[in-house]
Amino acid sequence: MDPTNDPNFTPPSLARNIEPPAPPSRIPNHIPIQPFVLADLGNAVDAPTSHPSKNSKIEDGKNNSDNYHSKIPRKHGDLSNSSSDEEVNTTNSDIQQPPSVNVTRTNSHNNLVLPPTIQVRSSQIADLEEVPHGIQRQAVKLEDYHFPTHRLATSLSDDTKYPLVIVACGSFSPITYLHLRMFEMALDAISEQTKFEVVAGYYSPVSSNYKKQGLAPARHRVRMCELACERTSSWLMVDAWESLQPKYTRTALVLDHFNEEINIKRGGIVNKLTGEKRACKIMLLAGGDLIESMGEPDVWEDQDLHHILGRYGCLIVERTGSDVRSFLLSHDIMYEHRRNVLVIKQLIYNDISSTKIRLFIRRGMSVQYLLPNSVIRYIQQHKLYYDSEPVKQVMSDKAD
Ligand SMILES: Nc1ncnc2c1ncn2[C@@H]1O[C@H](COP(=O)(O)OP(=O)(O)OP(=O)(O)O)[C@@H](O)[C@H]1O
Ligand SMILES: NC(=O)c1ccc[n+]([C@@H]2O[C@H](COP(=O)(O)O)[C@@H](O)[C@H]2O)c1
Repeated sequence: MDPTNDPNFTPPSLARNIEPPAPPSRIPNHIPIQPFVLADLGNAVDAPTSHPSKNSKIEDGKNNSDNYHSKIPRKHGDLSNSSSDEEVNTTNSDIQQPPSVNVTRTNSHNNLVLPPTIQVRSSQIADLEEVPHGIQRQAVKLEDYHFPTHRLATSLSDDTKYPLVIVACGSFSPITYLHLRMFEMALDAISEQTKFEVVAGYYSPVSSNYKKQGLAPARHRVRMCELACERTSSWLMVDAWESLQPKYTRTALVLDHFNEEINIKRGGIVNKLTGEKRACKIMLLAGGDLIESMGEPDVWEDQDLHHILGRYGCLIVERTGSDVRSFLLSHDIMYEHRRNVLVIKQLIYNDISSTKIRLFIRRGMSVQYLLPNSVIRYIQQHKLYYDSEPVKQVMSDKAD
């Protein structure tokens, strides 16, 4: 018989002849705890630098993080001028228009997809791909360019928090589900570990002047990012400014552009309680490999790294094969700005690579479930990446 089933059984820890554990008062409490710098980020991530305009002054001393609040940047209904059937800046004639159908995005998603009892965030309804709403278009010429704000929250939903915009710079050739997941991982990390509220997320595809193998023309990469954002997310946007520049633009300057558009031109994000505008923190979202490139000679200028990490900040998604935390400890500039860097652990590893996607396409292999269907269709229609070899028919020929 199992002795623990005996009604007179005494657990070993309560047996009289065993010395009881030391009472709490005997635990020395004066030994300083050495915090692990990267694990200690939480609320310590630097607040944004204050905006020059008077009314965007940052208020201090508010209870900033104790109350849990929704991680959803905002409800669909709160989106200002959300993308609709109206297409804007449609000067690129070789890009097909989605059919115009009268669907109210906001409610159609919730009503059609979600029974009211299911607690799923409205921003995370993944299967928007077949909803034939229009796609918010970016200009294809610099002179027609407007900064996209259709999903930028106009105010904070939690006034105790500080606004944050996440910017991902990269090739996105093509954009994949990993690139989309990076933002969701960042959103979770920011909501759970910091005093910030994410008010928008932007992709900034690099221009065609960036000499990297496998780079499709910028207008295609921007368009694929737009399809991915508008068809699979309710809060992500694409900014074509960097891609439209006549020359390659360093990442530090790209972040300056976001700062100018959001904080200087628009004065930040409104605090509903006071009516004041708060300066919005802007952070670069990057994978571990990109961060490690910061340690390679002649890739990044030191002054740019100070600018990016000191003035803005970085959200780093760990990547298989890169030891980000050790790298941060070893890199002087990174270490100096460690309080402005948040490392995001991938709890479900995703290592989808654009390079492999391009290879699969060249070899006629399926890429389905690695990137959004609308992006696969776009690649097929524009015969991208497969160097005259036919792409395996993974999707119907139906145009977007
Ligand atoms: N598997 C991954 N894990 C974490 N971050 C990633 C991963 N793949 C890409 N990223 C990040 O996504 C961003 C955009 O990546 P980018 O398109 O420039 O390169 P890539 O995805 O590695 O594509 P390529 O294969 O063409 O080099 C970068 O910050 C990069 O570090
Ligand atoms: N000095 C710089 O500003 C610098 C250097 C290397 C990469 N980057 C940026 O990083 C992103 C990804 O680059 P890779 O695809 O080469 O990893 C791109 O947006 C690129 O512009 C910037």
